[in-house]
Amino acid sequence: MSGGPIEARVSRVPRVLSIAGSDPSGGAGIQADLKSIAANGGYGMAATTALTVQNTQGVRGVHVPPASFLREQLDALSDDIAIDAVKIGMLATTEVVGVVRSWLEQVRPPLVVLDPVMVATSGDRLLDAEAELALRELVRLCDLVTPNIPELAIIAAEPVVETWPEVLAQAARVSAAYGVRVLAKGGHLSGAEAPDALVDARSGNVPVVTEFAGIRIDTSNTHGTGCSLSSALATRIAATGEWAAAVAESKRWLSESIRAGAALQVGRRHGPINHFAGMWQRGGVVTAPTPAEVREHWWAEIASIRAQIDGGDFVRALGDGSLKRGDFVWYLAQDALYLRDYARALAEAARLAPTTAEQAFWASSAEGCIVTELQLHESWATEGEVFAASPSATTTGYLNHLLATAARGDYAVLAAALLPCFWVYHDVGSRLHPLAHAEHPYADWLTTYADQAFTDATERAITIVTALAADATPPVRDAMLTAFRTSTEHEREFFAAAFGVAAE
Ligand SMILES: Nc1ncnc2c1ncn2[C@@H]1O[C@H](COP(=O)(O)OP(=O)(O)O)[C@@H](O)[C@H]1O
Ligand SMILES: Cc1ncc(COP(=O)(O)O)c(N)n1
Repeated sequence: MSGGPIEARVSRVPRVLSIAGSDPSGGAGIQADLKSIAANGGYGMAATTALTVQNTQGVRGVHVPPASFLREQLDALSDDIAIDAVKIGMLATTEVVGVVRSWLEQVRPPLVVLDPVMVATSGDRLLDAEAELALRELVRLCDLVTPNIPELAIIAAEPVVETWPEVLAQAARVSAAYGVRVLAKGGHLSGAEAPDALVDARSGNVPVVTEFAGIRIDTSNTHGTGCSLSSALATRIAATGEWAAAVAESKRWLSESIRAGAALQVGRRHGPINHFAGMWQRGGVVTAPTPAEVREHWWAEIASIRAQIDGGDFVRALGDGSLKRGDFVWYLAQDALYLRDYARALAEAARLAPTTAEQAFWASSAEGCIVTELQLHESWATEGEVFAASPSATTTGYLNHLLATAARGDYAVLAAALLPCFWVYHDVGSRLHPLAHAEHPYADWLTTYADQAFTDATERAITIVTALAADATPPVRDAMLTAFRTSTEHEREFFAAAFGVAAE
């Protein structure tokens, strides 16, 4: 109201209060306002001036609760919440206008937009005739007033005009007389156009007129357009302080919402607009998990495979030391063969990574595989020629899965496929490690996978992959989980294949 510090406002979610009537059919009034505020990026609140009995065909009744009750609602809000913008709609009676007026004078919200609702689209009165004078005085306290053509004439105390140039001239007179910006609306014109214009003649000089062209949409879904537009404006102006841009964006949003209204199939006469049509089309209604939720979900998804790994002969015998040395050496040989190509898949993840931090992680993991792990295995290679072995069918199967995933070139899916080799291995290692003791034949090996560096690398891999999954589209997230589960199955087979290969 007061031309407060709106221009200086930084972009954040504006807290926008609608002071308006209730339309139980959801197309106009506070119901439309709350939808509009949300659709345009604000946090909506609503203090109800009046309850209407209404559908798309008309208003059957109006109940106005005591004006003191409205005042209590308004005080409860301003006592607690910093309000960035107020949108005012249906006020019903002189008494209600008076309450809103005194509250505005006391609280002085930084932005006040008044939609001077007088008559509904259906033709029903929503403001007592004798309240018009009080409403006109309220206009002076506002930053922006958004009258339709008949409402503009009443505020101007002039006859209703019929052409767009006359509308602009009348809006300029209102702007100068009341010291308020006027959004002149052309919805009630006849013809193919539905223009609007921001008219500012507050300085008393030549009015500044910014026009916003619009094509008239052939539809009967115009119930609540005025409510919706004024709420969108309050929200967008509060967010940016850029008046012309806010009007342009609000009008574009309104047009797409009007266009999508008919498809809602609400009511038989003046149906509502679809406030969320654009959002639903561009953003959908699908939810996304957090990385922590992905982590929990994926780990649970492979629970039965993990149980099969833990309960398998190989891991059990490795843990209790009863594993035949030949089996173990065969396993190490296959693991060495595996790691050479696993390192190539890691290198491909490094190539695809979008950030240098992730690139470095995958690249150093690749190096770690080649250097550290091969060294470990070579230290076990006293059995010599087994390390010249060729990959088993199981090893080849796992590697084909990884290299095919790498070749498809989707970074997120590849990262998911690479993860079980960290996560499952670390998990198994953390249970095997405590079983190591001085006489354990595989003590060296058991300690390797529980060391801190591998723990850190595993956490980092989980962090990267779960963040990618949280950000992914649902189909990519599904593909990631499939790749992750498939790799886990290959881990199980890899262990299983090594049991009982050695000659007695
Ligand atoms: N059929 C339509 N096609 C496109 N825009 C429309 C249509 N009807 C109304 N509008 C737009 O809706 C907003 C409100 O319109 P208007 O009918 O003038 O006010 P009110 O709803 O207060 O009577 C304006 O931006 C106007 O241009
Ligand atoms: C509670 C309430 N407030 C306002 C309107 C005006 O809406 P319209 O945009 O259809 O003129 C309405 N019909 N009902």
